[in-house]
Amino acid sequence: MSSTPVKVAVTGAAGQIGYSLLFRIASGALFGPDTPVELRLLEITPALKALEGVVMELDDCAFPTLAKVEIGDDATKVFDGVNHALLVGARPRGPGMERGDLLEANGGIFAPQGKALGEVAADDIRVTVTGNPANTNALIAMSNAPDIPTERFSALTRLDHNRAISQLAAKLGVPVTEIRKMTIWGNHSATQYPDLFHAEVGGRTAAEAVGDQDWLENTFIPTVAKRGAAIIEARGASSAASAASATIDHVRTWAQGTPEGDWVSMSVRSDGSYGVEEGLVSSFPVTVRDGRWEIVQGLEIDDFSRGKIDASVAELASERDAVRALGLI
Ligand SMILES: NC(=O)C1=CN([C@@H]2O[C@H](COP(=O)(O)OP(=O)(O)OC[C@H]3O[C@@H](n4cnc5c(N)ncnc54)[C@H](O)[C@@H]3O)[C@@H](O)[C@H]2O)C=CC1
Ligand SMILES: O=C([O-])CC(=O)C(=O)O
Repeated sequence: MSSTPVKVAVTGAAGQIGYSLLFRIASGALFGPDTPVELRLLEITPALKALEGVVMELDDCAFPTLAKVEIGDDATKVFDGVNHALLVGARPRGPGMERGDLLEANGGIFAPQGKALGEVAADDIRVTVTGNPANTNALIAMSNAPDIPTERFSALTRLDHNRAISQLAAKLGVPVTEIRKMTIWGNHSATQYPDLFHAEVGGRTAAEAVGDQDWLENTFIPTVAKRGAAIIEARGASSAASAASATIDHVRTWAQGTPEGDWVSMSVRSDGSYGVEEGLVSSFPVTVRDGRWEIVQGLEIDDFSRGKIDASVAELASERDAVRALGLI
C-alpha cells in the first residue's frame, strides 16, 4: 500500500447520496486496494451530529484503505489540501419539480465552495459536481475559482450514461458490457440527449441494432431523460445509491482513464466543440488518459441529433444567464 493517502472531500456527507458514497470510497472503489484515502466531510452545522454517526459506522467497517476521516462545517478547513472534491451537498427536488427549479436554492452553495477550493485545495484538485442542477452548479464553482484550471471542473452525467446503457441492453437482450461509446449530450435535465447513433453494439451502431426509430425517439430518450422523476415518483425520494455509484464511476474514470475503444459521458467546460457555446458546462463524449479528459472529436451529427443537442444547450445558456443575474458568476 502506498503511504500517502489521496484526500477526498465530500459535501452533503450526511445526506442520502453520502450514505451510499462514503462506504464505497472508503473501501477503495476510486483508487483501488493499494491506495489509502483520507475523507474530508463537509456538512451544514445542524447535520454534523448525524454525520458523526456516519463516521462511527465508517470506523466500524475497519476498511484497510481508509486512512483518516475529518468532518466540519467550514469549507476552507475541510477542503485544505484535497485532491478530489465531490460536491454533492445540495437540496434534492421533489415531485413535480424540474432540476432547474433548484437553481435559486442551491446555486448559492457553489460560489463559496468554489472560492474555498481555489484558496486551499491541492494543486492537482479535481472537482465533480453531483448536486443539482449539476452542470450550472459546476459552472458557478468554476467561475468562483479562477486559479484552478477550468478543465479540473466537471458535472455528473454518468448516471444518465449508465441509465442509457442499461435501457439499451435490456431492449437488445445483451449484457451491458457489449455496449460501447454511449453519449449523453447537453444538460443533466429532461432536455438531455442520449445518443444511439454513435453508441456501438456488436460492431453496429446501436440505432441500427435497435432498428426502431419510434422506440428510440418516443421510448428510449424520454425514459432515460425522465428517469430521475420516475424514481422520485416511485421511491418518494430522489435516486441515491445509483447516483453514488455513478459518482464513483465518474471519479474512477477520471483517475484511471477510459478503456481503449470506448468513451464515457462527462459534463465539462465546452471549448466550442460540436457547436456547444464555449464556456458552458455541457455533457460530451470524452476519453480520459493520465487524469486528463478530451472531448471526442469528429463525430458526425445529423439533423435529428443537432436539434436535440441545440435544445439542451439552449437550456444551459438560460441557466447560465439566470445565475449571472443572481450574481453567482
Ligand atoms: N447529478 C446527478 O446525477 C444526481 C444529482 N442528485 C442531486 O444530489 C444532491 C444531493 O442529493 P441527496 O443526497 O439525495 O440529498 P439529501 O437532502 O439527502 O442530502 C443533501 C445534504 O447536503 C447537505 N448540505 C446542504 N447544504 C450544504 C452545504 N452548503 N454544504 C455542505 N452540505 C450541505 C444537507 O445538510 C444534506 O445532508 C441533490 O441536489 C440531488 O438533486 C441526485 C441524484 C442524481
Ligand atoms: O432527478 C433528480 O432530481 C435526481 C437526479 O438528478 C437523478 O436521479 O438523475
